[in-house]
Parts: sequence; structure tokens; C-alpha cells
Amino acid sequence: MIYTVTLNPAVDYVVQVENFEQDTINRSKSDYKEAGGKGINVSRVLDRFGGTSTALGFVGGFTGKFITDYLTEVNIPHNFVSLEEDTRINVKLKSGSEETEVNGKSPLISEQAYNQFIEKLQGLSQGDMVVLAGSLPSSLPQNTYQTLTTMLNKQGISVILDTSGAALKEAIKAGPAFIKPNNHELADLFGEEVNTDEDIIMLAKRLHQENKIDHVLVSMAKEGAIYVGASGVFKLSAPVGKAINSVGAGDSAVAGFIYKWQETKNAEESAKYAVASGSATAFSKTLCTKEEAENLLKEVEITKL
Ligand SMILES: Nc1ncnc2c1ncn2[C@@H]1O[C@H](COP(=O)(O)OP(=O)(O)O)[C@@H](O)[C@H]1O
Ligand SMILES: O=P(O)(O)OC[C@H]1O[C@](O)(COP(=O)(O)O)[C@@H](O)[C@@H]1O
Repeated sequence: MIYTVTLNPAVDYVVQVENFEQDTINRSKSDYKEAGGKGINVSRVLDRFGGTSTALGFVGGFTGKFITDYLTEVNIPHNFVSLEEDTRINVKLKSGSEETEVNGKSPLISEQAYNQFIEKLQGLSQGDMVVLAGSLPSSLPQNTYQTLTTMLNKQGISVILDTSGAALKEAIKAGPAFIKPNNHELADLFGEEVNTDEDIIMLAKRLHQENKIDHVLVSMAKEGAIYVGASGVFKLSAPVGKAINSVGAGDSAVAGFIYKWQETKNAEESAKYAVASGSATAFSKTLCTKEEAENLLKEVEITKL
């Protein structure tokens, strides 16, 4: 069974304006709200692909209810711990080809709420897979993903991790099975400049060899991705198209990898499916469908390096 964990979910408020201007009133051309946050997006894409997962984490208030109501409506199993404060709202502002994001402040996670969450994780079974994704709420320590990864690994559960900053830096010490930093997050992780494919490969190899991470997929938006794992190093090109809304592209890539990996245990095919899924989401208003992702598969070129 696959579980996704979103410790800091969000209602994504996507606003399109004609031509954003600072210091004045802008009127939106269109706006809509989505149940977001990285783990939730992974669950949503897996569901669209025909896979099943249960969404875990914390939700609170009317925004939290918006998320759980949505997941219930589309039949995605969920089992969140309830918080007193509202789940955050993340603003995604689109103006022409520009995408500006303001991600909200996290609600407080009380010790009691955290313990309830841990109890849920302790109830998972050997052989399950857990996706830990997104930023950490500010009330949790920066080594939270490291602690969770160690705990889950001891339970015989493999961990897929998609986060950034200090949370990522700490978590890689516990050796998750899969990580998907983007090129900027990779540079940030090592405090080094990443300008070329060679730079990316060198750092991804360190993560694979020194941190014992089985699969390292470094995404690079319209430049595609680089995969490093036991089966080798692969460069994958992204299909060319018009980016409409890239929110959730990274999460779709994670979901795409998991979905194909479950089916084939083939890293090359899984990485290809990941890139097609990410691009299909970037080219659509919301998260991709299976058909949209599979239509792009033939456009992903994969080169063994
Ligand atoms: N403008 C784009 N054109 C084509 N594909 C894209 C574009 N933006 C994102 N993607 C696809 O989505 C994947 C993840 O995007 P990326 O922006 O690197 O992740 P994140 O959202 O985590 O920063 C990429 O590997 C690529 O396949
Ligand atoms: O937890 P973070 O890092 O603030 O990210 C949350 C945001 O990321 C998203 O999950 C989208 O992530 P990606 O574009 O990286 O796939 C949004 O739904 C959400 O608003």
C-alpha cells in the first residue's frame, strides 16, 4: 500500500491576471482553488493514473475541510490528524508567462497532534511505501523527515522523499529510497553552483553512493531530468510545449516514477514516465491525466551517459 504524507498541505489559490502591476489594484481574469501540497498532489496524480494511495498529514479549519471534502469527493482515501488552526493558503499568481508564488505560513502542530500522526505511521505494514513530501511546518524540527525515514525503514517501509532546504539536508542522512530535488534544490543542498549536467551528475552520484539513496531524480523544468541509480546515469529531455501552469509538475514527476516503478521495477522506464507526467502537468491547467502523460512519452528522449 502507498501512503503519502503532507505535513504542510495547502489550498492553492491560482490567480490569473492580464499584466500584473505592483502597488496598484490588479483584477483577476480567472481564479480557482485546488487541494494542494506535495503529498496530496502525488495522491491525486496516482489516482488519475489508476493507482491507489492514502493521504496522511495534518489539516485544520475551513481550508483543511476544503481539502478533505475534495479528496472524499474524488474517492481518494485519507486519514489526516485535525489541527485547531487553518491549513495555509498558497497564492499562485500568473501573469503572462510569469509565475509568482507566495506560500503561506504553516499552522501550529501541537505535541498531541504529532503523536497522533506518529501512531498512524506505526500502524503501517512492512512492504508499504511512504511518500514524504513538501515543506515542514515551522513548529516541527528540521530533522523531522530524518526521524520519520529512520522509523519507517525500521518498520520495513521504503521512503520516497521530496523536500528542500534544511529538511532535505537532514533527511538524506537517513537514506530514503528515492529523492527528487530540482537542480536549484540540489545546488542548495551542497552549497555549490550547479551549471552543467556534469555538476548535477557528480552531486547526484554522491547522494546515490554516499547516502545510499537508490534512485536520485534531478528535475530541471523544461530541460527535463537526470537520473542516477544502480542501473546507471540517464539524461531525459522534456517534451517541448507551452507551459500553462507548472504548479504540481514536480509532484507529478514523483507520482509518475512511483506508478511505473510499481509496475515494472525498471528505473529507465520509470524516469521516462516521470518526465512525461511532469511535462503533461506543466502543459495543462491542473494536474495531468494518464492519457496526457502517455501522449508525451514518445517525446521524452533518454540517453544513457
Ligand atoms: N516548462 C516546462 N516544459 C516542459 N516540461 C516541464 C516544464 N516545467 C516542468 N516540466 C516537467 O516537470 C518536471 C518537474 O519540473 P520541475 O520544475 O523541475 O520540478 P519542481 O516543480 O519540483 O521544481 C520536469 O522534469 C519536466 O519533465
Ligand atoms: O510545501 P511547499 O514546499 O511549500 O510546497 C507546497 C506547494 O507545492 C505544490 O505541492 C506544488 O509543488 P511542485 O510544483 O513542486 O510540484 C503546491 O501544491 C503547493 O502549494
